Amino acid sequence: MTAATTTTSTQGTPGGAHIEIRDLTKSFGSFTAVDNLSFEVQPGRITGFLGPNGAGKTTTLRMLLGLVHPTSGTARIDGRDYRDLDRPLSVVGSALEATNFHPGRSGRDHLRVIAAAGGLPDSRVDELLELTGIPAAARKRAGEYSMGMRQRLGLAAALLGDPRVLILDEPANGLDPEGIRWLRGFLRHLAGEGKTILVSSHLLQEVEQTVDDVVIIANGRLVRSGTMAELHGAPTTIVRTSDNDRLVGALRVADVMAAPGADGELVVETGDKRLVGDVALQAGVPVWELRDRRTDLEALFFQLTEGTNRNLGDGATSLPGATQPGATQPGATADAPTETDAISGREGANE
Ligand SMILES: Nc1ncnc2c1ncn2[C@@H]1O[C@H](COP(=O)(O)OP(=O)(O)OP(=O)(O)O)[C@@H](O)[C@H]1O
Repeated sequence: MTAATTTTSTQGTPGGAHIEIRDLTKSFGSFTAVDNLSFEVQPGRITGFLGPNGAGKTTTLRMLLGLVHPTSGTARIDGRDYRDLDRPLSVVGSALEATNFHPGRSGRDHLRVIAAAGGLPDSRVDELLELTGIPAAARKRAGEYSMGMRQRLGLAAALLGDPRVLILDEPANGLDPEGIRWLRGFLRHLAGEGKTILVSSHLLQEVEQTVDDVVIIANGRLVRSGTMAELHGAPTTIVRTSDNDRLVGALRVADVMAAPGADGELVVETGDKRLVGDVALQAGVPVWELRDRRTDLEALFFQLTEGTNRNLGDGATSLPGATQPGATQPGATADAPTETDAISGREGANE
């Protein structure tokens, strides 16, 4: 696959730009949408920004893009607030919504308007239409686009200025399996160029094959961050045998710990299946099953964020030990004063 080439920026370190969220809080009246949130996003990596509906992902991204003023804290790209970036198009590209295209305007014309505003040539538009796989649709009116095509057009718009940072809100929404696979490869290529990529999703499973790092929030607060490998935990092996005690003893001699798991299986604290098989053979214990133990990411995500979907209103419950100062109680959304985006007229921003 070909992809946009990276130009050298005049700001920060060439090629790489960090995102830094520090003690970020956003309150709408007495409702705390984002609550003292801190995390970093590294260049050359794809970071999944995860949380259930209403967790505060979009509000955080909008603060990062200067569309919403933080109540306190900072959200910086390459060490600066968005409004202080000299040439924002070349530093950060974003696709926050896949629906806000003028329905009567073609995809190509939509991109040409953005390109003209940023002083970019029309050739860049055609390049991006090609890269995002929608050149044929370019002359169609955006109102006739499928959700998947709108996602690709949004991505093309975000990449017009060849930014070093890419911020995408739920980019896999509306994509079919082939589209999701394409997106994965495309983002991987861009990360390989050194771009800093932040992708929000409300499903860990949806992005588990795409992202390197994760930041998980619930009720506007950080509940977990780290690499995908850390989230998966230390590798372990499941083994089934006729004589667990004998195998546990033999493994202990080999300095490998094992403990009984569910349904008579043994959980062995190593990912080295060959070692487990060899030890079992030497101990004369038949092996009936030998496999990696995979972390159930869906269960883990649910455990971390259980009952915190604030969009559901009454009935949702807070995380244990994560009560929200400032009256961020379940169901508070219904009473939260709504601020309207002065630019777009849409709810969800206040600047
Ligand atoms: N302008 C606003 N005025 C009042 N409340 C708001 C405003 N914008 C967002 N909220 C509330 O803040 C909470 C966080 O919303 P946000 O859109 O950031 O969540 P999200 O994690 O992106 O959710 P989703 O996955 O559903 O998009 C929600 O309860 C939402 O209703």
